[in-house]
Amino acid sequence: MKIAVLGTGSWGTALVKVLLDNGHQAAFWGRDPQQTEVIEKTRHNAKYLKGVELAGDLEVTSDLDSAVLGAKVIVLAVASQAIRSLLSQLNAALISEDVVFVNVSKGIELGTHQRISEIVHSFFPKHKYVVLSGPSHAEEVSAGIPTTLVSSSASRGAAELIQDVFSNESLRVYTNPDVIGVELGGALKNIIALGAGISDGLGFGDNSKAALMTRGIAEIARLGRSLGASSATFQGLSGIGDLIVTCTSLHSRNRRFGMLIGQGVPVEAALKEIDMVVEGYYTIHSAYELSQIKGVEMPITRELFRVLYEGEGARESVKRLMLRGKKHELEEAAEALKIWDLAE
Ligand SMILES: NC(=O)c1ccc[n+]([C@@H]2O[C@H](COP(=O)([O-])OP(=O)(O)OC[C@H]3O[C@@H](n4cnc5c(N)ncnc54)[C@H](O)[C@@H]3O)[C@@H](O)[C@H]2O)c1
Ligand SMILES: O=P(O)(O)OC[C@H](O)CO
Repeated sequence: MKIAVLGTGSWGTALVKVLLDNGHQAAFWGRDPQQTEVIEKTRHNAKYLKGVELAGDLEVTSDLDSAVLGAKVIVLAVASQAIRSLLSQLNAALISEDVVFVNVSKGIELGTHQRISEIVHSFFPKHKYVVLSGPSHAEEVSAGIPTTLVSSSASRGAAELIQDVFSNESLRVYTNPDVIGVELGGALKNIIALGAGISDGLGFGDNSKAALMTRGIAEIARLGRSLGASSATFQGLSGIGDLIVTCTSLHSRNRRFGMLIGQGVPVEAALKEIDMVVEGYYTIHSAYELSQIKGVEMPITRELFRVLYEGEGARESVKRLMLRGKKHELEEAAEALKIWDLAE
């Protein structure tokens, strides 16, 4: 089967390798013709994923028409803020109605607050859509390190097709019908990973990071539920699973960016130093606005918004988080308090 992967960053490269290893024909599109020419010649993408060979039936191109022509699956692997402009450049006449769109980027659009499924649907309302997400760093997937993903779609057939296309002995793919939950889990965990990086950069320890991860998934699920996601999805691979890997891995750009911020590096300089997409920086903006619109409490997100967009000091933000009004741990506090009342 011909599969087009649009986006020659590190994740696109790792996924092309999986597809080639699984025996598919792959078309790999990037916007920079100089870069695609080098990848075509060398079969390596040295800037984004060093040392990974792309062997197999591969076309590397900067021509979008040629990439999607005859493809049965189109994988969107560019930074999430670029998805709309990429979709606007696709020639719809070349994409038949049975083509499945697969999104692997993790973000929420600035301004519109749309998830990627909503953006894809606005361009291609009749096509099936799958989000493929979960705890997966490109460096490890391309090295064949055992990894798990979630293929989520409103269509069971499409979710299972993508499960089949990507599965192999080192990549196990589960299915899940909760597209909203899978998309939000992948996007919102980057906020908490960025916070975990700041915590490390400030010299805090494991206790602080465990607190951020646990209270982080609580506020992610709170916003998710208000947007129609299922709570259970946030306990799965695309929720807590991806949160754990991103908050703890040295591969994570979000965490590394956060560490620089915690060490006092200004935002622009830190973005430049990472030199790859730091999705969490943009998602904090979208999620903070969404939380205001929905009236959902997201204390960690709010403090990160203050640090990154309003120039507040990270230590002052931590102090504010620690000294907030005292709370009961569980969302179902009223129920828990009833248990105490009955006992007394
Ligand atoms: N790297 C990983 O391990 C990993 C794993 C899972 C998901 N993701 C997600 O995949 C997405 C891509 O991440 P990445 O790691 O490949 O990022 P990257 O920084 O390595 O590459 C981003 C790619 O997007 C392209 N791009 C940016 N703006 C564009 C535009 N306007 N038009 C066309 N192309 C554009 C860049 O040229 C580059 O090829 C992100 O949403 C990320 O969260 C990454
Ligand atoms: O490197 P990051 O922080 O963008 O994270 C990459 C993936 O989302 C991890 O699953």
